[in-house]
Amino acid sequence: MDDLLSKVNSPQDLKNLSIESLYKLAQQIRDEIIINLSQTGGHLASSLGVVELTIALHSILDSPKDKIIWDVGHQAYAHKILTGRRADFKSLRKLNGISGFPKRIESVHDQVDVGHSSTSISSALGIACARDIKGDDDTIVAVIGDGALTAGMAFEALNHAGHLQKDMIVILNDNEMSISENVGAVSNYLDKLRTNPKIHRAKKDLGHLINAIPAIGDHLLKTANRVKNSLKYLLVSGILFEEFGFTYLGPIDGHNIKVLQEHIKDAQKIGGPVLIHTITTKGKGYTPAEEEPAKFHGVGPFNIRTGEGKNKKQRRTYTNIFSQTLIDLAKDDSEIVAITAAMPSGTGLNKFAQEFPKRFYDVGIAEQHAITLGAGLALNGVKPFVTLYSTFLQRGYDQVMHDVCIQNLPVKLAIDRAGIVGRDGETHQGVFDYAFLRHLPNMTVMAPKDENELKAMIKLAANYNRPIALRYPRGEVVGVERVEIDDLEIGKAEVLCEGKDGAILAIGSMVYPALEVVNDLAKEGIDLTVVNSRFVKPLDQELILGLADKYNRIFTIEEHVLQGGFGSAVAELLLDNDSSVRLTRIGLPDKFIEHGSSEELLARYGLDIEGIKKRIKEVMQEG
Ligand SMILES: Cc1ncc(C[n+]2csc(CCOP(=O)(O)OP(=O)(O)O)c2C)c(N)n1
Ligand SMILES: CC(=O)[C@@H](O)[C@H](O)COP(=O)(O)O
Ligand SMILES: [Mg+2]
Repeated sequence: MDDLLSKVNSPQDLKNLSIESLYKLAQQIRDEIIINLSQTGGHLASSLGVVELTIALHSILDSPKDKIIWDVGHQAYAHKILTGRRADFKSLRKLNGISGFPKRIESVHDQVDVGHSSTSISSALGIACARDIKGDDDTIVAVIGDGALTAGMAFEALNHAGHLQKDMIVILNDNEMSISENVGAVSNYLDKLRTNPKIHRAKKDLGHLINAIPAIGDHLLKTANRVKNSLKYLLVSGILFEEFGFTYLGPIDGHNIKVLQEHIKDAQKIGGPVLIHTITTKGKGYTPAEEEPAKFHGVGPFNIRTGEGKNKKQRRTYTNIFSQTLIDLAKDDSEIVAITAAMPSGTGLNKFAQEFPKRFYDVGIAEQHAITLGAGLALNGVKPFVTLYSTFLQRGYDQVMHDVCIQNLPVKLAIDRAGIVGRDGETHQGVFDYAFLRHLPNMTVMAPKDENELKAMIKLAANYNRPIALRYPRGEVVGVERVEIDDLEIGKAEVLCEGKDGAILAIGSMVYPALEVVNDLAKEGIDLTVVNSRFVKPLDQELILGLADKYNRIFTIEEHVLQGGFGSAVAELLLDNDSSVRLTRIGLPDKFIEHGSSEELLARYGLDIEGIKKRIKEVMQEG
């Protein structure tokens, strides 16, 4: 087959290709994505679903003058390939390689840095407003999925865009899937639009109408198109997007390049805010992904023929332990309920949902609502575990403060993917939660060192009558003998070993590395105490101040930014008590942490064994 892919190095190269060639190109892009991701892993199914849409957009628009804004950005692999990054694709999500998401520093064709969902319409509207202020004429397009459309933020933007009536295009990529099946009234509504026979009839009638209209001048065309579209929806009342002030076009086949091209051109002509509803298949063109789009949403390296992951080892993850422990507790406690915001499998709550369907809520991509829903449940006497990734909990800061903490409600925040998450990079590292939770009055914040402690903390949280948060990392638990912990007490730390030269206060994932470091340093004559701090708030003040009296050096270690984190909490305590102990805080610097494997990133930022050892030795040798 003609190797089109090597001839396409920028969107301009698409302009002269025939429709047949564009379809061939689509096939070659799919193969390229599948072959590469079978080695690197990444977001496969979403990217396969928008190959034709990406080609259609780049063949009609003039990027980067015209601007395409990808929501979440996990589906932008075809866009990356078409915008000159094919050669770099092998380095996808690797340390120093290209990002899995659009990044402005990577390409002039990446208009916005993304990773969190439902921001595209707001960004596009802002860019459109700026265009009008400057007197430019670029076409601005937001591409948003049906999952991303479940978030309040997307509706806030639709509301405003409909009001402002700026020229902009929203492409709704409807594949009936979020990561798992899409949920909620919006999803049901899209289902109705997809299947409404009246719309399909009206579209046909409109086709005849358009053809019957004689040729008219350009200045009249916009108005005529608007009138025609309004006419169409007189036949089908109550199209939500029309009520919001958008012209609604669709639903159309999102794998038909010609139809897509025509609709994009139509939307440009119509003017004002236009929403094109495209129907696509998540995982399109790769049977295993089409059959199991949730499994192929995000994958590690896999065997292309079978679709099986290459790493078949069953892992005991923090997520699995959390999920099983919550199920075990819920069997004996009918007041326990669980909430996820569109991440049932990522948080392990899919298993809870199977056991207790009536005590489980998937709210869609709606973290803010998830938290306040939890507050409502707590107000009426049940025990909600609001289970979110650390990075997505950031969305709900005010809800934690206003709806949970001020009212001192027993909402339990189960914070998964806390710390470095690895390949998703800057937007997804969960390294800010201690800082934005520990300053909230009434809040308790804890982090387990291993699976035994995780279980004990879940039990503690279930029975605690005030706001409480526990954060645990992505990935495998530390292999330990399984024992029941019965001495877990709010605000009490655990001394793991005692030395004479100083003390390390470690928290969560950094406790075992601290122990390993101390064992190594003992061989070099440095003898340190190790404390498993367990709580960031409240701190074990008595213990810490006692250590500060006893030693002249204290170290804190955390998988979190130093600014406002655990070490900062210890520093405040020492300062407030006029301590003269020398405190060294070890953690992540004041920067957004890039993508790479977790091990590589921990090493890069001095949080691996060697890095921690080096830092401690430097300080100890300073005398
Ligand atoms: C605020 C936020 N919450 C959760 C996620 C995790 N997440 C990434 S993609 C996705 C599903 C998006 O579904 P959709 O927009 O329909 O895109 P599709 O993958 O179906 O193409 C979710 C929940 C996120 N990126 N941002
Ligand atoms: C794009 C996105 O936000 C999710 O797909 C995320 O990448 C999932 O992360 P995990 O792989 O840690 O579940
Ligand atoms: Mg979707």
